[in-house]
Amino acid sequence: MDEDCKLEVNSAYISDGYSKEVEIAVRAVHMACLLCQRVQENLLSESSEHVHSKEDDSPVTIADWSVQAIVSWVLSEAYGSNVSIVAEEDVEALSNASAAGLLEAVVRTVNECLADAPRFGLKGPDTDLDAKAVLEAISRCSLAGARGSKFWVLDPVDGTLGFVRGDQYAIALALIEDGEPVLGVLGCPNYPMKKEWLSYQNGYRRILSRLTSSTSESSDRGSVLYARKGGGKAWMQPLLHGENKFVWPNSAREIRVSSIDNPALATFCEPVEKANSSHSFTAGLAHSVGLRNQPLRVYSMVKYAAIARGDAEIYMKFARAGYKEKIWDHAAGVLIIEEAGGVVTDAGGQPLDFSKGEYLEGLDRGIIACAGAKLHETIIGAVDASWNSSSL
Ligand SMILES: Nc1ncnc2c1ncn2[C@@H]1O[C@H](COP(=O)(O)OS(=O)(=O)O)[C@@H](OP(=O)(O)O)[C@H]1O
Ligand SMILES: [Mg+2]
Ligand SMILES: [Mg+2]
Ligand SMILES: [Mg+2]
Repeated sequence: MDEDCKLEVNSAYISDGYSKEVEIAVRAVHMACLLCQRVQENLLSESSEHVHSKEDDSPVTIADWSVQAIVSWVLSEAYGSNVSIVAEEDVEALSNASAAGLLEAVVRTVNECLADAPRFGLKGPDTDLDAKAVLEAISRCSLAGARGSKFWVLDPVDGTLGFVRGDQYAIALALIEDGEPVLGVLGCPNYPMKKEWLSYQNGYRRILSRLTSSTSESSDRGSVLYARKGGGKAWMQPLLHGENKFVWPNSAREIRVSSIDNPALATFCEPVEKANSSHSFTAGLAHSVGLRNQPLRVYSMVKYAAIARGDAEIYMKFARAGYKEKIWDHAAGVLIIEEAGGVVTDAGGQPLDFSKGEYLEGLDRGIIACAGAKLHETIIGAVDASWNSSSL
């Protein structure tokens, strides 16, 4: 049967808890995906000057700030300007006089995106936001909010490196309540509904050109995944696109983790950059448990999406000693995998702790997400067995 035939209209919205939050968050992420697709296309075609380096040398682009502004604006329209949002970006680099051109580009991008709000069933602003309003929306997302009992957490563009390289990236929005993610939405603008698009080796640029050259293929370009806590279900929607082609409400299909529990058949994902996770440690570990497939190295939380969708079975990340993982890099993905039937813990088998501020405090060694409990136990055991002889 064609996959599209299995779509169910809006099933996840019918459920009780957090239904308003799900509606708003999913729509905001769809809008953000559209924004990012436009900016990424421009970046690739113009080799734009709008990629900047932060203090830690990591990249930030007009898409990161613009997505943070629009999600913040949409959430504060829905929940009032006191809504608590914790997000990655700040306005420092945008606020000084030398950044006038950059700020102008962000304001233009934000207004272009908000003008599309009605297509997603949301009300946009009556008049365009000015620079002050955009800066306010971005800076409303303060890290201090991460200690409250209920707050949103946003990574406007996760995998910015993948984004600027024309590859995979994600938009991640979660709601944390009493230290636990209760709602997660992952926008994956370059991860289509059909699995085969993930199995690339030489970057995404080549695939993008294939997609844009064919109308039928270009209709399946990205996806948005979401789940709410306790539902035992996770969902995926196709990205809506095209000038007049889309109509809200969108349809959703239930997703489920893979049933493979034999390491010899399993595929594991890990970050692309060695600097973000030790490839040599995971290679040794993969060998020791009998993983035969090559690792799937993918930028961003698309790795969490791949596990939740059943396209891969294991995700491992072992950052260098001293690096502290941030809550926005994991919250949405963890909940979506759990609700799709998977298991996510640190390497000591403990759940990730979202209650201690902007970092995952107390994280034991690394993060391990698996499609099922059996694989998870195997990997945890293998980490213990090989940790002391590793140089991590
Ligand atoms: N040194 C180091 N170690 C581990 N992790 C780090 C490190 N530096 C940054 N980050 C965070 O990693 C986020 C990107 O993770 P990825 O899994 O996408 O990595 S990779 O780009 O595929 O290598 C990335 O998220 P974004 O900044 O949103 O792209 C960072 O929050
Ligand atoms: Mg990130
Ligand atoms: Mg980011
Ligand atoms: Mg970043």
